[in-house]
Amino acid sequence: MRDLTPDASHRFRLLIVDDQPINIRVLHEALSVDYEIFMTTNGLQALEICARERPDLVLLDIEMPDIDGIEVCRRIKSGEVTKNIPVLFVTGHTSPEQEALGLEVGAVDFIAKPIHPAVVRARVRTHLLLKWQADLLRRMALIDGLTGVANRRCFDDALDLEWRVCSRSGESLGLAMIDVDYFKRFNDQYGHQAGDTCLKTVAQKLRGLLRRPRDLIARYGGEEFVCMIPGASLDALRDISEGLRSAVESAMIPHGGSDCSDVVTVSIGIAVAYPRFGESPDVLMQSADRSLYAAKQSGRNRVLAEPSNGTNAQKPRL
Ligand SMILES: Nc1nc2c(ncn2[C@@H]2O[C@H](COP(=O)(O)OP(=O)(O)OP(=O)(O)O)[C@@H](O)[C@H]2O)c(=O)[nH]1
Repeated sequence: MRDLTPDASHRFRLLIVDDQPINIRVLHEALSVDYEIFMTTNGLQALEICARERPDLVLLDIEMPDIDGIEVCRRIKSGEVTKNIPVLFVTGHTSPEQEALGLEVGAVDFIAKPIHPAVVRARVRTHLLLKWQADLLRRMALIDGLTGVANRRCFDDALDLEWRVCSRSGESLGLAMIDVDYFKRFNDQYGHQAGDTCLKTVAQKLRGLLRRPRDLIARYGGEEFVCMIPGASLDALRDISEGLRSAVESAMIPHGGSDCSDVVTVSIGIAVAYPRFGESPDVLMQSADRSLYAAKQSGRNRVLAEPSNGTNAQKPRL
């Protein structure tokens, strides 16, 4: 069972927001030994820091001159990249109405001013632990347990997202479907556990070759992986895929049951679409899948694109 507490070296980052510098100083004194602290007296700047630095928790004053704490919290909670940051209000006015409003806009807790350092430290510790565990769960839900690369759910979400992004930007979207050759025979000959180890090595080799933040390798199922490369032309995708194929081959995992090599190899089917002109992510997946089938049929351990893909993908119709 995985340990559900962060290790001691993990340094959490907090943002303190209060229009009175003296209040910031008091909180800073209470917390700076244990945490890295960002500070601001201004609500708009607080939003910028949240988006840029992604702190683990925000300690937020309610009454501030430009935009008040309630509005800052509302915007943190509605921002795609900031919505999971817990907000703790630190305020001198805790009427039940205000508390209800604060919780309604997404705050996790209230601390009354004047603050008591030991109470602040205890509450902050509790909420940081909860945030850390929630982050862990979110990560685990998107990662394949065996190989550590993205899982199919993560890939499906990323494909939908990139399809929309590329549709707006006019970029192409490249997909490579990757399948281990004669993997059933590998399991039969070396055992299921050796098969698992083989899949882990293949995943590591594939992941090691990706260079850009938007590139993604995922385990699509069984012994099948998928690689997504936004912005790739068919030629670029062919080069990248050839690199993936060669990386697996050069891992030199013996495979006595393979008819195409002495070592474990992969077949790769590639396809490129221009989402601005293309039909749907499903059509792109089907095209990559047909390419994979062709790669298997024509001898395995190779990269192939179905002929029609090359024509369409390189010349989008306007
Ligand atoms: N060890 C292990 N084996 C798996 C896992 N997931 C799927 N497999 C096995 O992968 C094998 C896939 O076999 P097939 O789909 O017949 O394909 P193949 O033997 O690779 O043949 P080709 O794809 O035609 O080259 C099956 O025997 C599955 O049991 C896994 O997580 N671990």
